[in-house]
Amino acid sequence: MLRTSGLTKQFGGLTAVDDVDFALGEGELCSLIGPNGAGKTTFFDLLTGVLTPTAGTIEVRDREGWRDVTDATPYETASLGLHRSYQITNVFPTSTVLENVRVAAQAASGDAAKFWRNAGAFERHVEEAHRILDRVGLSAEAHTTAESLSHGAKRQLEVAIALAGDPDVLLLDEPNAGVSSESVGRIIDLIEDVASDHAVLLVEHNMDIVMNVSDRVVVLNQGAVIAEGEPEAVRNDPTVQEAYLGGYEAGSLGDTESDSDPTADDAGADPEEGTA
Ligand SMILES: Nc1ncnc2c1ncn2[C@@H]1O[C@H](COP(=O)(O)OP(=O)(O)OP(=O)(O)O)[C@@H](O)[C@H]1O
Repeated sequence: MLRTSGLTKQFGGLTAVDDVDFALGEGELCSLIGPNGAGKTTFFDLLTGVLTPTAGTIEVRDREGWRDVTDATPYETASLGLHRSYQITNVFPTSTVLENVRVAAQAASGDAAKFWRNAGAFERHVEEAHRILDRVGLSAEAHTTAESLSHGAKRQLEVAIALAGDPDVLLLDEPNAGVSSESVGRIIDLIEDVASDHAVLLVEHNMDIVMNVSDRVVVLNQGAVIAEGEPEAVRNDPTVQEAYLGGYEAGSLGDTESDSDPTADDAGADPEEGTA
């Protein structure tokens, strides 16, 4: 569904992503892990056209075969079926949950331009939005404004908006960020559900989630892939343990408790987040 070859990104003298060959198969759920500064966000930014690579190629497969998206814009990669849930999204904070998802479904359908000439389109997109909210477990919050959602519900809304784009490949960007440890099970259920009919690439710091949901784990360190394989094998790999212990997150690999944000408050909106 997605592959990179020799993918490299340099910022001045720093190589943030270093010659990465990566492939995501149909129906696969692959997690990308690594210590802080390993290059995970830069890799996601390259895949989604937010950043342009210094070297290497990115290809996605659609019905007609492989397409080179190395220099594609975010809009072009999205229209080829590659969608990303952002840790901080462009959610409209004062709009309702339903409106946010309805607008995303409308934009993805291409109906926006002919919207006023197509009386049935609005109802169709509302129905689609309700179906997606049901799927991610947000039906009860459909008429709540996005800004008043809990942290966990905001992450669910981000996934809902990504689903509204009708993606083939879903890039999940820390879906557990800021979520209380009690809600981890809900996030695991959500990831497993969306992975049942999409290829998923997950960046997630919580090893409990990574070990639970992944078919395969790829480990980045200083921009390069240092290990990949099934979750247990990767967890026990001495090279991986060394990378974590030598990094900023000593002890975090497999220490599932310390991965939850101790300041997470799942009961209310995040006053510091600014947007939903
Ligand atoms: N725009 C930029 N300009 C210069 N350096 C950057 C830029 N973006 C990222 N970097 C550097 O590239 C390296 C990789 O950063 P990146 O954010 O991709 O890592 P990460 O694995 O996502 O980290 P974290 O887990 O902390 O989010 C870091 O050393 C970072 O400081």
